Amino acid sequence: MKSTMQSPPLLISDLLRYGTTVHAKSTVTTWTPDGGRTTTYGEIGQQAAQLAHALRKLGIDGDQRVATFMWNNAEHLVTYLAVPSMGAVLHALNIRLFPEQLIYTARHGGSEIAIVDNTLAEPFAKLVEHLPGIRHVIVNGEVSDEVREALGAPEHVEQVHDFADLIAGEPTEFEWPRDLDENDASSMCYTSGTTGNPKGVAYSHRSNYTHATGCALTLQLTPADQTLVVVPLFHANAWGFPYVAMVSGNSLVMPDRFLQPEPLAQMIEQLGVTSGSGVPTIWNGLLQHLDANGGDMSTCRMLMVGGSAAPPSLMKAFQERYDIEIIHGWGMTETSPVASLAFAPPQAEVGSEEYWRYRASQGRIIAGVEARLIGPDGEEQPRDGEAVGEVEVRGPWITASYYSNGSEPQGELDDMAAKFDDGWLRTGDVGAMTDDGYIILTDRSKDVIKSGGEWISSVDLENQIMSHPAIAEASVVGVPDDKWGERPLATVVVKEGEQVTMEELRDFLADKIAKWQIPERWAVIDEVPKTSVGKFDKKVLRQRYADGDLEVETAG
Ligand SMILES: Nc1ncnc2c1ncn2[C@@H]1O[C@H](COP(=O)(O)OP(=O)(O)OP(=O)(O)O)[C@@H](O)[C@H]1O
Repeated sequence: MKSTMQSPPLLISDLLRYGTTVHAKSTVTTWTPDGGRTTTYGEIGQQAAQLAHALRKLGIDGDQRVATFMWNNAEHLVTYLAVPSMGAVLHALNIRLFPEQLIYTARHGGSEIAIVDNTLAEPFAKLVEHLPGIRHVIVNGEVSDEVREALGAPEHVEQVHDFADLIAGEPTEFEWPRDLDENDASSMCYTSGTTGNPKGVAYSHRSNYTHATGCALTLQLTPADQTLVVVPLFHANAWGFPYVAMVSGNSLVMPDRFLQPEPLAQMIEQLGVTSGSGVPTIWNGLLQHLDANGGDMSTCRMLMVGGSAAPPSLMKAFQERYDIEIIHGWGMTETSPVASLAFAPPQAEVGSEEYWRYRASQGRIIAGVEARLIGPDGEEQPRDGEAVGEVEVRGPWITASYYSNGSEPQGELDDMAAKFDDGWLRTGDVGAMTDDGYIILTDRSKDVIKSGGEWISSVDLENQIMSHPAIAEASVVGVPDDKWGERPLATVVVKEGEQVTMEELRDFLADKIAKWQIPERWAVIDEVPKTSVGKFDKKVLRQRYADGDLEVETAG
């Protein structure tokens, strides 16, 4: 029988309309050391309308791209809502990419207008000369005449505008178009380039909408929440937080450029933050700051972590010392990005060991996403928590192809096409699944250490080493070995004031992992190199080892 339900398109403008009316009193606070500024969702809705009118006047009346070069702040949220709602496509540029990657992604994205924070105007002035498509630059905040001149210097830039002046006086309501196709692009985002060149993903209205409702349902945030959004709006679709907030009505705390542990602790204390989102290195930094300096974290109940594997020692430390649940999430730019979240059954019900197995896992697949495990022989693996394979996913917010304008370097198009398997996305992440939908990742397929025909999980080794009290960070990479093909090299950062020897660390691992997996090569380093978004940059470590640029101690 054919359905007779209505089927209006699922559009970002619906989320905007809902959030800014039903949750009109919820707030966005953009933090600054001198107090910051607070805007209500109602005002955000009015500003989004004003921005849409202003962009129309600058010629945005179809699916043109509008780029942002901004921190997490209220104006960035306004842009996140306004640009897709008017039918255009938002491209939040990842300000942390290396310059050549930034130019590549910005040109590839093809934006005509760029909205830029004043604190980022100088670096953008250097970038804009390489972006011949940009016709207008809109600056959020004041800049010196010199910087304004530099922004407008390239011939292709017709005008440099001031964000506040541009929208002032525009009507505070906008007729958001309803005749858009829900499958049209609403925003685009590039991967972090951890394993190669950043790849472009185009999100549709439908993918963002369904992702937001799926995540909102699982996260269960409410208007009573103050959510600290550390994850940048320019990376991995901001984990969907701008759109989840429109559904859930949770107030947002935006840290702008103040991402160091001390200001983050202050935001939590001063603004009564209840929940937050960030990569493991952010929360690790906060933990070390709190342990050294103390702090009142009593309002905070949950911090979401993802982007790379969060060590269980980090989760336990927050829970035991600050009564904060660290919720592990997994996903990729290609999955909008959240695909699973590690909420666990109550500890009293399942016992401590089982509870921590759930919590340390990458979480349970969110309703709407399907996942399967494919073994090395191409066969689907059982979901018994043991059998290992590559995770493949599909669903309404999983991308079906990369954004391509045909300009990818030779060979990359084939590489990108290989990520799709008859409607499923090959994630490149290797692990097991339980019968009740939890994913337990052991590694990225490119980081698994293949030693004498057996696989060693670099993440497992890192987590075990990082549970040693003297270790601040550890990263493990596979390095060539004459006998075994590949062996693990453990690079460790020792906590300030602590001392530990390689033998002590090897002894520490002895009852935690199989003997043959214990690394014999160790190097103490000052800091684990990180990618633009704070992930351990294993490419750099492998290169430093190959160049003989690490002081390696070898056991036995
Ligand atoms: N909770 C997690 N545990 C382990 N790994 C994670 C987790 N969350 C994300 N990841 C890793 O991050 C990847 C997605 O990251 P992202 O989309 O930022 O790009 P990238 O994969 O780092 O870059 P590129 O695709 O350009 O190499 C996942 O495929 C996975 O390997």
